[in-house]
Parts: sequence; structure tokens; C-alpha cells
Amino acid sequence: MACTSNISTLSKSWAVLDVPRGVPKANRSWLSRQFNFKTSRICMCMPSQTLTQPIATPLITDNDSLLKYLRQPLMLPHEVDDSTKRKELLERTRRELRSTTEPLEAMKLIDTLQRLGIAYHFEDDMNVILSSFSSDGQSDEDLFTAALRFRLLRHNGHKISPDIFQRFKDHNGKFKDSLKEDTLGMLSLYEASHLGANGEDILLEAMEFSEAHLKKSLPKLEPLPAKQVSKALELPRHRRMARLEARRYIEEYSNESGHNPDLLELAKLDYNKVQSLHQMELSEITRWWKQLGLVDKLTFARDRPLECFLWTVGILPEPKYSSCRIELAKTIAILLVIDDIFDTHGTVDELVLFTNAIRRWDLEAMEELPEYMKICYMALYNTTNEICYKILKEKGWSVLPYLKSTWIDMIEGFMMEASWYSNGQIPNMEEYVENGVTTAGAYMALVHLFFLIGQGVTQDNVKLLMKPYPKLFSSSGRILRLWDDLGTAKEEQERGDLASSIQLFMRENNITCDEEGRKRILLLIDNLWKDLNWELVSRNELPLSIIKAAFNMARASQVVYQHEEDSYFSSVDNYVQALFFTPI
Ligand SMILES: CC(C)=CCC/C(C)=C/COP(=O)(O)OP(=O)(O)O
Ligand SMILES: [Mg+2]
Repeated sequence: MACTSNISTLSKSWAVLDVPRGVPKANRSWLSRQFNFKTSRICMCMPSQTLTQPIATPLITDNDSLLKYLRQPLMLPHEVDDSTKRKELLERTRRELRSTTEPLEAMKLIDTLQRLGIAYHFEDDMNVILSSFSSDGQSDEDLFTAALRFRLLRHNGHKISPDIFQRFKDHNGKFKDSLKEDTLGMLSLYEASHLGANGEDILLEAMEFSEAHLKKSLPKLEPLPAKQVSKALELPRHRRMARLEARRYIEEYSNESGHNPDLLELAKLDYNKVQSLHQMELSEITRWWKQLGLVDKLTFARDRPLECFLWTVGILPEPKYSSCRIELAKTIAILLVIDDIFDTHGTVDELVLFTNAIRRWDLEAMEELPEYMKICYMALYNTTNEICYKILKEKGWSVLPYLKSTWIDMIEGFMMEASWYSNGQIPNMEEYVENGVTTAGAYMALVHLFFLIGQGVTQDNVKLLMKPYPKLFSSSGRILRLWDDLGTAKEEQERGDLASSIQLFMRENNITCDEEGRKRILLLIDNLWKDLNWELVSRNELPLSIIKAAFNMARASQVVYQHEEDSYFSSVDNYVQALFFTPI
């Protein structure tokens, strides 16, 4: 039976696979387990058009089928060997980048490369160019150029002061009215303003000024600028997840009249190549997960290697981080199981035992646990040790104390939530959110990544990787926690979970309307972005690679939990499909 599966999302928490008649019931039950997500839904739809030949059974009904699919040659006939063409295009682009001396043209090129998802090939060249752009204002620069320069420099970790925008103000200290005529300049200012840090008031004014004007001018714009403006108002560049943006922008770019066909072709070839890499990684994670067999024993727990992998691609989009993605996905997969033990399955007494055993961190401690907890304990213990071994082997660092501590902190955080719940205690918002950063796995993920990436690790900055964790981690983790609660609070409340940040915030601020509560949480997220941006300004002792990972974690959180509001992809299913399964 050929598979022409279609996935349609029917309601908030269910998705169905529209499979031909005759598909065994068991397949459907696997699917429902995949899709009846506590948090979000991710499903896999293998488009028959991407396959060179029809396949005999429905493709994705379980992890075995996913593995089988991932082992197939996924190339379309037109994709055959692209390596020569790709290399040639890379070289041509590098030459163009090096020979573009006019600053505005160079900046536009860098911006396009970043947006198309191919900038990682040219990091060194781009850094040379960006460093050559002085951070002082150029007095003859127009608004578009100044804002683009500001955004590129800050985004890429270079110093630049927002004072360059003073020139665009009139004698009353307000942005000049005449700027409103320049739609692209206003759009550029709007995008730049989202990189503003706390205390950079001029960027806040710039955001209010440009946003109000862009909204007003939208109905009068030509179709192309109108589309660009409405996309930016939906979600500014600074908050977009890189791989999804590349996928979306490649299409938009192909419709731009003055586009560079070489760049477009390179972007498409590269996208597909990276997609194949992701498929290999996904296959490895799925194989590992199946072999671990944790959810075969703990049937109540979430079985979602794909969701875990989506997180890692969001956090680490660059191909070079392949093995970091794989290790991180493992930690998230185990986190989800432990979260389910604490949230839905374990009794308080069992949870206390588990927490104590984790604090001891040795296999003997496992003996006191109920059977179902033993396997989870050992899975965590072994996986963490394996990651430590890998880091020791590759980098020579012994990091068990750090990795172990983040897990102990997390499990103590889960225990805290469980005891609030079982004692009927209501924490205050601040207590809840700080604890929620830990239980969302934010510190765990970033501490692991710090060592797995392993760039810029020094004796001094390594000391920052224990409680209290760096502000960078907590700002990004707070964004993750707030998005998580925005995305899952209703389901969790129905299940009888602890009050989420939304309810706590509403209670503390005497807000009775849900919609108002959610709006205010979105404002808190905006403020947390300003805290995060400050990390790019202050550049404390942490390396840029981990700063970028923390930013990306905040970006990925919005993607995972706010999919309904994305007008292009519209669901997590579509993200997964476009990222991992459908080539361009
Ligand atoms: C990058 C990382 C670490 C991702 C993990 C994401 C996460 C918070 C999973 C738990 O979701 P949940 O909504 O079930 O959790 P909770 O019960 O804590 O709300
Ligand atoms: Mg949740």
C-alpha cells in the first residue's frame, strides 16, 4: 500500500494521520501517543513526492518506521551530486564578499547571507568586514544604513552604541517626522530597535516610533514592502529561529526582483545538504532512544525524539554542532521522562526517594527506588557519564561535577513543584518562575552546551556554571518558562497541575481577564529580551558561542509554543516537515 499520508491538526492537542484504509489500529495508537502532547504537537508526514519510489507500508507509525525512512536514499533526481556546483558557488560568493568595498552593499550582502542560512560559511570574512565598520556614526548615513549597521554589528557581537540614532531626532528630541516617508528606513529602524538593551531608551523610542508608523502605513504600501512590513510586525528578525527563517526567506528571496541567482541556488543546495545532515542526526538519536528503551518500560512517559531534536536545531543551527545537537537531544529526552514522573506518575514518597538518590549520584542509591524509577535513574546516570566521557576524551576536561549539579538542581526544582502541589501551597510569581527556569531544563541545557561546544572555556568562566547561574542563562530560561506556560497552561491546569506563571501573575496583579494576563506576560517576555540584549552589550566572561545558544533557546521557545500565530508555517507539524523532511 503506497503511503500518501496527510496530517491534519484537528484541535489543540490532537492531530490525526489521514492514512489509507487498512492501516492497523496499533499504528494509530502510536500516533496518538506521539501527538497527544502535553505541551505541543509534532508529527511527521512523509510527503510521497520526496521519495523516488512508492513505499509499501505507511511510513511513520513508530520509531522503527522513522529509522527505516531515515535510512532510505532521500535524494530527488535533480539533487544528485551537488558538491561541485556548491563549492563553485561558495567560492564565487566568497569572492563577491571580499570584493564588495562599498559599505552599504557589503552590509546588505552579509544580511542576505545570514537570512538565507548560509552565513556560517563566511564567518571569518564577515567578521573582518564588520570589524572595519567603525562603531561611531557616519554623518552622511541614511536611516536604513545606520539601522542596518547597528543591527549587524550588535547581532554579531561587535560593539556599537545606539547614540548613532541621535542624528535622526529633531530639536525637540523626537524622531524626525520626515523619516516617515522612508518605509525601508523605518523597517530597518524597527528591526534594529529589537536589539536594544535595558537603559537604551533611544531604542525603545525608536521601536514605538517605527512600529506605530509601520502599522499605519501598511494599508497604503505596495504588495512587496507590505509583505515585508507585516512579517516584521508579526515577529522581528531578531526573534526568529535561524533554520526556519532560512526556509521561509529562500522562497521570499526568489520572488525579489533584484535577487542574486547564485546566492539563491547556493542557499537551496545548502539547505538540502544541511537537511540531510539533520536526518542523519535524527536517525542516530532515534536509534539511541529505541535502544535505551526507557518508554517501553515507562509507558506513561513522552516518547518524542523528534520534539527534542527540534529544540536542538533551534538552539544550535550551525552544521558544525552536529554532535552537540545529538548529545543535547538525549538530555532533553530524559528530562521529559523525569518531568512526566514528577508531574503525572510518581507518588510524593517515591519522588522524595528519587530526589535523594539523585543527590547521592551513585548506582547503589538506585537500589532504594521502585522498579520503574530504577531504569530512569540509570538512563540518566549512564547518559550523563557518557557525555562526560566524551568531553574528557575530546577536550581533557572532567566535567561531571557541573553536569551532575545541574541535574540535581533540576530534580530539586521538580520536587519543589511537587511539594507546592501536594501541600496546596501557592508560590509567588518570582519564586515560581525562578524555579521554573530550572525545571524547564534551561540551566541543564546551557551548562551541557557550554562544555559540549567547548569554545572559550577558561578557569574563570567555568566557575560561573554552578548556582547562582549567569544572568544570561536565567533571562533566556525565563523566556522559555513563560512561553512554556503560555503554550501549555490550559492543558496543565485541566490536568490539575500547579498554577502557572500566568495565573500567578494575574493573581498578584488583580487581573481577571485571561487575555489581559497573557498580554502582560508577553510584555514581560519583551523586557526579558532587553535583559538578554544587554549580554551582547556587556559581553561578560562568557563566550559568544554560548551567548548565541542562549539567544537561540529563547527563539526556539517561541517557535515550539506559539506556532498557531505563525502565518507562514502555522503549526509545529509544518515546522518539522519543512526542517527535516521536505527538501527545497
Ligand atoms: C531546551 C530545553 C531544555 C527544552 C525542554 C522543554 C521543556 C520545558 C519541556 C517540558 O515541558 P512541559 O511543559 O511538560 O514542562 P513543565 O511541566 O515543566 O511545564
Ligand atoms: Mg508546561
